[in-house]
Amino acid sequence: MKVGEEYMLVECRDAPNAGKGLFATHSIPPNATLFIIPATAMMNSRTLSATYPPLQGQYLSPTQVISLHLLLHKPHDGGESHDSRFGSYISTLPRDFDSHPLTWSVNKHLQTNSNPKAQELLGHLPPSVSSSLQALTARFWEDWDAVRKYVTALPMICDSSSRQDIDVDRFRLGDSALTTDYVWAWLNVNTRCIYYRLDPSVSSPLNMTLCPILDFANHAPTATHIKPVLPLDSELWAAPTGPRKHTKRLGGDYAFTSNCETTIPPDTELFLRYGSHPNRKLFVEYGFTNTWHEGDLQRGRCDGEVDVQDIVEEHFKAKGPIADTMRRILDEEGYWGDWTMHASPPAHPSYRLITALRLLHCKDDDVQHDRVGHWKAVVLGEQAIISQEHEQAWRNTLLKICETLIERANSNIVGLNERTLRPEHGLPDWYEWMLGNVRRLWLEELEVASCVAQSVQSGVEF
Ligand SMILES: C[S@@+](CC[C@H](N)C(=O)[O-])C[C@H]1O[C@@H](n2cnc3c(N)ncnc32)[C@H](O)[C@@H]1O
Repeated sequence: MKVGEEYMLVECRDAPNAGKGLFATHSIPPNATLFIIPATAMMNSRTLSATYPPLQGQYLSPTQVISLHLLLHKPHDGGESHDSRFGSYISTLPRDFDSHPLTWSVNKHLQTNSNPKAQELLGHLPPSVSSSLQALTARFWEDWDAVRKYVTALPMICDSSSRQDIDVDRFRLGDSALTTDYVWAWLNVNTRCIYYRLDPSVSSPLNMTLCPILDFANHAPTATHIKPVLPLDSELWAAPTGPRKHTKRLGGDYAFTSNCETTIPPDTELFLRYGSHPNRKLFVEYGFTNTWHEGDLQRGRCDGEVDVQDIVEEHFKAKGPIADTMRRILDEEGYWGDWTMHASPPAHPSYRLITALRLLHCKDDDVQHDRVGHWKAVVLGEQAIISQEHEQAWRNTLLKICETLIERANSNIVGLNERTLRPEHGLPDWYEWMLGNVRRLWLEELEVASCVAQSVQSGVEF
């Protein structure tokens, strides 16, 4: 297999405002194979399974086992990792995640290592971003608890560590320094793992891996230059007759080809589209947001999305005791939460949000006595609307939601701008950049809400 540098069409270089990135070293013709990563060079639940045996029949999850391995072989300060197997790969990973919101959130909990500027930014996140960050933080603590219990029960795992400062007591106690190291390990997994077929079931949570070289690719919202070549189902299963049996290609070498129809010139940065994620998810999971310019969202040049859960919940609460019944109905029908608004023309609320607002404006007495058949008929598409008055009522509430968002975004943008105008000494080097990301999250709220308000006022039918 040709995996040497001379066969590679890409290399890692500094990328402006994004750490490292993957760049073309030569002209790359359409569909060319960019590089192939051998199965044994990837870190995943299969390549680590021999080192981390199951505990009471239960393996650690892929995130837990990969992050535990990184933790046990974390390089010391500016040095190299001493892991005999994956050390040279681990040494290429980012050395810190100080700018990542999960680091700020865990540090707040630990009440240590807290950078005051990080804590300040944490207090200025839009509510939907804060709640996504809380959910991510909860996932982090769950994994850390599971890893600590695992190592405490199997102390010989510590013997495999290439670090001098690892012992089982540190896992038992979960000291702050080890927890901080685990944040580093966990964030490497969360920001760098990709889909990789290890299990016959396409949607199995086992299907993920850390993959050298590919993991230098930064995200672009529109184009993806890189196409992972997953073995086709027909190649995975050799079962013309008899029971299905998978071949050894499951979990095989991983090839990446150019996804471009034209030749890529040398020195071009190659991007990988991580998914069609809204900015709040990119910010919370990966620590950055897509850049866009004023008016881009309104013109549909890029997606603008706002989650309005907290404001809509306030509207339900304001209904008094009937709110609980409304929530139960929405839960039963699968429409509670995940309420969003979008700037793509014509700017609009999501169908889920419309459905919730329609119930909010049903008569309390009808809700109380389970007489919401007309609302259900609209949900099922059997009837277009409940009545013209009812439509007007929820549209008015939608307008109020937009006004709340606009007011809140404006005051936060003013607050953040004041911070920029008061330059301070000794700021962390990532501060300005993350301040820009947080400002962009608020600007998105402002622009989406303004566009949706315009749609409501001009009578757009959703
Ligand atoms: C898979 S890694 C990509 C390589 C990474 N830039 C590095 O230096 O190793 C994902 C991380 O890269 C950064 N990143 C990716 N795409 C970005 C973008 N479009 N803008 C800014 N940062 C980006 C984020 O920090 C993200 O968590």
